[in-house]
Amino acid sequence: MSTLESPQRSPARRIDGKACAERVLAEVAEGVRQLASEGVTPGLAVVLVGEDPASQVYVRNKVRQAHTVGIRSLEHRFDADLSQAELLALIDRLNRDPEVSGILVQLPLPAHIDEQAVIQAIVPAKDVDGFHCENAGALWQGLPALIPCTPMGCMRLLHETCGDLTGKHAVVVGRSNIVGKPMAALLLQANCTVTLVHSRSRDAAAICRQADIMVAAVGRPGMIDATWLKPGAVVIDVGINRIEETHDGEHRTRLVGDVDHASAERLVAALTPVPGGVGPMTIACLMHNTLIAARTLHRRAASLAMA
Ligand SMILES: Nc1nc(=O)c2c([nH]1)NC[C@@H]1CN(c3ccc(C(=O)N[C@@H](CCC(=O)O)C(=O)O)cc3)C=[N+]21
Repeated sequence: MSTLESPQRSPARRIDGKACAERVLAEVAEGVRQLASEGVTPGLAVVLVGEDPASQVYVRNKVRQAHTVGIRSLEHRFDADLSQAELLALIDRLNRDPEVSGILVQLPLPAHIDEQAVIQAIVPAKDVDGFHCENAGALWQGLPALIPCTPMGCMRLLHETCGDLTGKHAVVVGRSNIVGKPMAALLLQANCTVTLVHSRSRDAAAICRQADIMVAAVGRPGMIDATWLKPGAVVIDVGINRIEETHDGEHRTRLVGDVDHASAERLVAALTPVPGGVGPMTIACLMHNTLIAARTLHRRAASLAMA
């Protein structure tokens, strides 16, 4: 490669999400052991409606990880024709079940079910996704809250990569309630200057080129290439896109992020891979949230018993 084509930069550091997730899971396992000594076992209820094959894989992974850290997990699977009323009745039961510390309803739900109605029906104390508006509001106000797992995982990766984030310009691409918005709140709390870029932004690439920290969460395979990035930036790729490919006459699906890694790699300081980046962190943080929820519910019950 000639020096004319690319600046003299060593290739980007690959941020190892799998290794970081293992560290988070080890901490959670320790926390679960401590709680067990007080007679409490955290329980995670995972609700899956319909047959989406990708969702099946995630749910299986979540259940497996839960068991490895000592969390009891209860799977509730239904056909896609489950009614909203039936789902809300289940949520109501799980809300009141003392064995259940966390409730995760796998999204997306079938079109006939109102996702917001279901999310807001979960008691905030068991909302381990952090999607309930009470948790979302508490996060923006800096109050104790259950924090969405993917943004929490991204923050952990950023802190391990950069240390203190104070004063850095962080650009989040994507404004979903699940990733973009809570990500912006967490970066703000970490003293970054935060910009949210989205599909209606003017000069999106030019704004992104100012980012010391770039978080890509748009769901468009390879959209963010080197022309969107500042040399030396730290890049978190949240995208998990399954693309169909024909390779040597063989048809298969491949997992790619929102960042064009071949192009970005030569320019940036550090980059999360897909797979093996944010994905494993999301699951590890779900276990963290389940532990936190179990501990909070237990403390609350104990102090009520004292009163
Ligand atoms: N209520 C709810 N909460 C969620 O957190 C939630 C959801 N619904 N719906 C679907 C998305 C997606 N999601 C992933 C988690 C881990 C990986 C993951 O571990 N990915 C592996 C690869 C897995 C593979 O090969 O497919 C990786 O990136 O290394 C991926 C995707 C959680 N989601």
